[in-house]
Amino acid sequence: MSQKVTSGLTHECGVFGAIGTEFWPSDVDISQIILIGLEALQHRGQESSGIVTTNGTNFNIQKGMGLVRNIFNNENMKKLTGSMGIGHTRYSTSAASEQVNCQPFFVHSIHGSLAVAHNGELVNKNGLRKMVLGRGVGLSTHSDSELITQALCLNPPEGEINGPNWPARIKHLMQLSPLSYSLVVMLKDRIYAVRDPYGNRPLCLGKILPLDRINGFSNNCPVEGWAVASESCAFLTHIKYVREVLPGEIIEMTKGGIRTIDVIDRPEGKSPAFCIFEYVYFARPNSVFEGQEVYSVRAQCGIQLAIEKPVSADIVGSVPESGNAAAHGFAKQSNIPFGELLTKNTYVGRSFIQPTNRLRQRNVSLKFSPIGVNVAGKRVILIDDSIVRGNTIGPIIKLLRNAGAIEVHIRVASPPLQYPCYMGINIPTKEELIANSLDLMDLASHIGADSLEYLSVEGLVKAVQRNAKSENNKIGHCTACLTGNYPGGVPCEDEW
Ligand SMILES: O=P(O)(O)OC[C@H]1O[C@H](OP(=O)(O)OP(=O)(O)O)[C@H](O)[C@@H]1O
Ligand SMILES: NC(=O)CC[C@H](N)C(=O)O
Ligand code: SF4
Ligand SMILES: [Mg+2]
Repeated sequence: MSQKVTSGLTHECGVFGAIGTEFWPSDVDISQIILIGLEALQHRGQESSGIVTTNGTNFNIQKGMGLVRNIFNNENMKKLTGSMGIGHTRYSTSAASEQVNCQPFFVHSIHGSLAVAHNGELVNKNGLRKMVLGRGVGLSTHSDSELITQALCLNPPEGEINGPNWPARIKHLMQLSPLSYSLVVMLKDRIYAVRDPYGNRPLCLGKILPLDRINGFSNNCPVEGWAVASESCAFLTHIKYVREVLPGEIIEMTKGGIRTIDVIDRPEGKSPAFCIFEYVYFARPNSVFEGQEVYSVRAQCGIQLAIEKPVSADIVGSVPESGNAAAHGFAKQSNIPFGELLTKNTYVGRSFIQPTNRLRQRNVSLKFSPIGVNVAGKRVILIDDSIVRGNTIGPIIKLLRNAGAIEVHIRVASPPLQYPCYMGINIPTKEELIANSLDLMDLASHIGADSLEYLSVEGLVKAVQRNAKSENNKIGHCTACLTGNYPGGVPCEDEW
């Protein structure tokens, strides 16, 4: 066991849960639904993955290091039987990228077995760790997700008269630690879907429909089961998106259906704080948050960027993938044609979420090649969603110049990243963020750009909140890595 030593802006995890309703054993192929869901959430974590299923008595577990498709095969999938299950795809934040930290975590408690999958990071994990250890619990890793699992095994302060009170345990955890998590917690007969009171990490709910109803969905359509996922892009085949889990909401999913157990409040005066970087970079463009597709928000960021920081050129292109939508928006607003400037090797994964800088740099050089016909002799505007360490943009500018670009203007569809994230995205030190070591002019010349401009914080918030809706009309976003305003205050060194 070791603590995570590398740092840098990477990703988050993906969580998924599914349960068959009415009759158990369920006709729904639960483990396949989870597998497909995890593959669709692969962009949220590439390091390890796992599935736990149960038929109400035995729990079946399969976890491993690597991509989802490399861990699960026909053989081990056959063992993942059961009428419900949860899954996880991990990008490490709080403990090393090792087998021992793979999720879901699974433990036996006095009241039966418990499996937990977690996306996020507890801002007060050190304090909570001391508290849990102080209650006589042994922990086997540095993972804050194991800590959550063990904290759920503790009796709530009010005690339990008639057997375990899992909702009270979950509420107790939420009071002990308000940020940041989306959780799926599975017991032998139910799954709890839990989103932290700030709604910092995404989580949404879907209905599993009969296969013959895929095209003929109506609100009265019979339901074969329920699913929860970090992003709606994980609802493929016959799962219909229903809604987001509300900030602070605890949903209980059983074979009888679903019900909201409680919605836990934020501290007085605090607004919701959904991670704005989900829109900028993390999420798949077809996922829906707050009633809007991520793609449309990214395109709006590009429009806003063209309004704020116009420049004359012959062609607008993007750094694929997350920069694509903003580039289309920028091109449209500035009346300059969009063209592909780079082709991406699709066999190379996301660079930003690699666990070490060496891997991230290797990724970048393998990943992009210029498209000569769109670049040679042109003044190009290149749009990326973000600059973090600067690993990506500099080498790409060199590629474009070598391919004959006569001017390269960089426009970034988010503001400079200047502050660490303590909530599940690996932005740990100010020093690593290139916007903190070089000012705009110096950074432009460092990366070899003719000009470099960013979207403003106000412009980003405007693009995100323009069409955002929520069930309870409360909208609010975390912008801490851009502004230093942390939704739950700045955790002290000892706490984080
Ligand atoms: O400044 P840097 O430290 O290089 O990080 C920023 C880059 O990393 C991300 O891309 P990534 O390759 O992770 O994913 P993508 O293919 O979805 O854009 C992001 O979209 C930027 O391109
Ligand atoms: N990226 C995440 O959400 C990580 C979850 C958890 N903190 C871990 O490191 O496993
Ligand atoms: S600090 Fe940035 S990356 Fe972290 S939760 Fe807030 S907006 Fe997201
Ligand atoms: Mg990128």
